[in-house]
Amino acid sequence: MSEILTIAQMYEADKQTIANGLPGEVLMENAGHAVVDAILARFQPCSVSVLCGPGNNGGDGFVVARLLRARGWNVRLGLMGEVAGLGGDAALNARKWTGATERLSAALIVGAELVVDCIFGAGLARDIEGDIADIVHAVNDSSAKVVAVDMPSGVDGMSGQVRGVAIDADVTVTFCRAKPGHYLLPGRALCGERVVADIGIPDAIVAALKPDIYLNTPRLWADHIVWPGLAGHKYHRGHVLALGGAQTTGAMRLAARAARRAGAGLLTVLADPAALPLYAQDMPGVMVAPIARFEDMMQDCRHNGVIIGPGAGIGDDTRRRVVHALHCARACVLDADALTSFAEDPSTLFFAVQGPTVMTPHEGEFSRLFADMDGDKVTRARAAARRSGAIIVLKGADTVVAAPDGRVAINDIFAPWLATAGSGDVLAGIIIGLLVQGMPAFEATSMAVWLHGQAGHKFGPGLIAEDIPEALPALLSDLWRAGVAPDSSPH
Ligand SMILES: NC(=O)C1=CN([C@@H]2O[C@H](COP(=O)(O)OP(=O)(O)OC[C@H]3O[C@@H](n4cnc5c(N)ncnc54)[C@H](OP(=O)(O)O)[C@@H]3O)[C@@H](O)[C@H]2O)[C@@H](O)CC1
Ligand SMILES: Nc1ncnc2c1ncn2[C@@H]1O[C@H](COP(=O)(O)OP(=O)(O)O)[C@@H](O)[C@H]1O
Ligand SMILES: [K+]
Repeated sequence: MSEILTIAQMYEADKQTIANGLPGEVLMENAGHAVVDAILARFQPCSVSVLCGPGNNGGDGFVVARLLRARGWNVRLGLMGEVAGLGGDAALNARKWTGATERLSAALIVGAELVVDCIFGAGLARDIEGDIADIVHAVNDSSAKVVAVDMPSGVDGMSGQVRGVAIDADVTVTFCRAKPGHYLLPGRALCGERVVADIGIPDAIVAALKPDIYLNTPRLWADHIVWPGLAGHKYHRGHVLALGGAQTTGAMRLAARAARRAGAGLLTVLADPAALPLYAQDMPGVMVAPIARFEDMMQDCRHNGVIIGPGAGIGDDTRRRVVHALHCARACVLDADALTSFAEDPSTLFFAVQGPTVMTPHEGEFSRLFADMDGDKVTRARAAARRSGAIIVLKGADTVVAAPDGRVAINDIFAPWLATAGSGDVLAGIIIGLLVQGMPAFEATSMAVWLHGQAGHKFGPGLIAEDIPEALPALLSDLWRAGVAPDSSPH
């Protein structure tokens, strides 16, 4: 599992490992070796400036400087403050450093081909200001390559936010497990390439801390995928009711296609009778019915999932239908207008949640429903999931999925091509398509976000929303062939 540790969990893992008998000095030595390994794998010997802060991040810098110098590299080291001010393992490694310890200043950057940033890591406690801010600017303005140790200095390890100013690194080497700030923007962009190095902290210690933030990869949900069985029929794969708009039909057409590509067995679009031909002509495989039949159709429990929002229109009709769908405790995906319709009265929406429910707000929709929440994306999505009882997908380039039980998955796929109209409608469709097949909500939603991201990443430039559902068969086939399906033999 790709766990992500909070900064507090990281310190705890560190403490317990030391209590278990592995000295902090060894952990720091291992950290320095890991950084040097990453440097040796990427750079030829060159002029290096190691920038050290007053804590253990700086201590790592003394190890890196010593190891590179022992290999014959030309190393300068600058320290913020005095050697006498260092404590613990940092002080110990400062004593082992036989080169000159210069004052940390922008002069160290002049002539450096590689900068190793060990100013602040996990212990960044406030905004960077004054002389240190000037040095950060000098590094960013220089042509030197930059390897950051643990976090680029200035990036908050929990939120990925910049505290004042931050180093813009080419490579960031962190230890044991990544932290949220390595995946949340802008931290993710400032890290450059990310390397997670083992420094000897046992997996059992990490597991005992019960991390509940994960990188969104197939390892998180592949075991929960529901594949069709040998003798399955379409009703085993679920029946989606898609509440389409009367005027804006494109949004639900995109969502419907995505739900079917994701594997939903049947899908009926319910809409104003005047709009039904548009839905029917677009997709021969969908059924259509007048929206007036919605409540009646919900009596049939084979209709096990509802998607509402894309193109729905904001107002009473949408609100009433959302509340009815939620009261029936079927799988529900609420997107776009289904969320905005509750901007004045979000608690009515939250009170109605019963069954597996997924809400897919972008930042604007999120702030309408959860106006009082601030903080980083993980904190806000998690609090929103707790309050609403729904899975929350807080969309963006670093989409976060949060469950009411506290689990969080962060997406880390480069897919800026997804920033195109209709892309969110497709995502909502993929989610309902997976939910009606019986996949648990957090896993289904995380998988949908991953599929959506992969589709964007693989298609690349030129992508329009219509392309995303068409990319699903290849992605699903890869997952299926990866051996998750025990019944996959052709016989
Ligand atoms: N965990 C592990 O397993 C291992 C961790 N290791 C390494 O330890 C690092 C964590 O070390 P750390 O706790 O000493 O914190 P660190 O980032 O050096 O900074 C603290 C110092 O900075 C100061 N300071 C903070 N913000 C400031 C600002 N804006 N402006 C000015 N000053 C500021 C702060 O001052 P104070 O707040 O006390 O006044 C304090 O002096 C971690 O990132 C990793 O590299 C490895 O050795 C291997 C094992
Ligand atoms: N820069 C980006 N990188 C990756 N994904 C992105 C980026 N920008 C937007 N997306 C994704 O595209 C989708 C856009 O959804 P949304 O804002 O609802 O648009 P629409 O309403 O037009 O469908 C979301 O899933 C979002 O995560
Ligand atoms: K750093």
